[in-house]
Amino acid sequence: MSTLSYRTAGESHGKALLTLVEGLPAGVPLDSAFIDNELRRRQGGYGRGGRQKIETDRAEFLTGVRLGKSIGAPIMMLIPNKDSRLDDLKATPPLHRPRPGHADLAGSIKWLTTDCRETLERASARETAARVAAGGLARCFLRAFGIEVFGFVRTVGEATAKVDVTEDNWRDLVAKRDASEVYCPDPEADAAMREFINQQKMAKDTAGGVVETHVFGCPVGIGSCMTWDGRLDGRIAAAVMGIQAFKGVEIGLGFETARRPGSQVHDEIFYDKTKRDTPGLGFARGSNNAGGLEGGMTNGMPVVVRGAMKPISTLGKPLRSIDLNTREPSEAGWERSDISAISAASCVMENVIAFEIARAMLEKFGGDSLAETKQNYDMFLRAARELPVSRDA
Ligand SMILES: Cc1cc2nc3c(=O)[nH]c(=O)nc-3n(C[C@H](O)[C@H](O)[C@H](O)COP(=O)(O)O)c2cc1C
Ligand SMILES: C=C(O[C@@H]1CC(C(=O)O)=C[C@@H](OP(=O)(O)O)[C@H]1O)C(=O)O
Repeated sequence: MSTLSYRTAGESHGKALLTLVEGLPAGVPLDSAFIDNELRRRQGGYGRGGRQKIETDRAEFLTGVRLGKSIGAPIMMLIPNKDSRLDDLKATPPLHRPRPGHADLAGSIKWLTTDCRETLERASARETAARVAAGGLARCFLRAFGIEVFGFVRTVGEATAKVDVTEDNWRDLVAKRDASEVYCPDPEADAAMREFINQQKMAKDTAGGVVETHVFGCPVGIGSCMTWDGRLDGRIAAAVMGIQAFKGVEIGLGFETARRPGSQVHDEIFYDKTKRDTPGLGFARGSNNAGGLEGGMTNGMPVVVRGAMKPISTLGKPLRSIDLNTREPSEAGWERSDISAISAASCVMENVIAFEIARAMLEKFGGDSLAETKQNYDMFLRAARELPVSRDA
């Protein structure tokens, strides 16, 4: 048995993107329509460039699936690129003038070339389509445990969504988010965000923002404090920081915890017998400043994560750079580009976090088939409910 993992391959203008997922148990019903809808959402959002009008992303399952369910074998998914032109030098000419903020300069030097194209093709966030496919697959697995993920855009420019996301209201917020072009469930903030992105477009500038993800329904105790790399908070942070253009990550109250005294940070513990049968086992908290994670383990509260995306680095009014061939000052190169990809980024963040949650679930509960994983999960919850007697029984 292997732990759940994934790899992606593919260049932005190559033939296709590929995602190889290993370690998914047999018997997971694969909801292709759901995965394709996530891919569609990733393509959307306000301020995106011309590429999204060309592509219609869909994941084709090449391996590991029979009659709509996983069979425990490696799963390969393929997302074709319509705008495939990597070997056409006219359509994708060399780029010698690195864009500040993109991978161009560091990558060209690293791979000993003055053509930034080879780096940018793989650095490009086109690759996030392959990650969303992996996350979508993970969510098909998580569904069997009632675990659901919700993400949205919290901040763009000075505009911040004024919404409190709770276990009770998040489904209503999905509808509001999906009705908004920026993927922000607060209509007033949404309008201000669009205005900010428009202003950047007019100024030939770009925008970033803050995105937020909530995970509902995690049982207490996935992740671990026993090893540094078993900590789920660290893994989530790595997954979020691994998204192109992300420069910061916060869990729960995040950086604000550092400013407050302990009494205003730590979430007091209560017990609600009526919730004994939920994955949180009835341990209610007065607040959720920990963002659902204590000791690198889920504590039964929703997992809450925020990510900071920097502005897109390809500017219509290019910044100063150096021509790598001549070493003379020059304007940075320009490529077709998004002005803002914050909405897409919120969808990507949801899905990379979902994958980490699924991985932690499988580490705790194991199982070669979904039925076995479920049995282990149910047994654990039963034992946890019966504490303090069950462990030594
Ligand atoms: C969904 C998404 C879309 C992006 N679109 C663009 C784009 O159109 N143009 C651009 O210059 N950067 C874009 N980026 C950011 C670059 O991919 C990223 O800045 C680059 O790979 C360098 O990596 P780094 O910013 O993590 O250092 C996008 C990022 C994401 C997440
Ligand atoms: C292709 C996607 O995003 C791309 C990410 C990207 C970058 O530099 O990261 C640059 C642009 O590439 P292109 O020149 O092909 O338009 C974006 O469109 C996508 O998200 O599907």
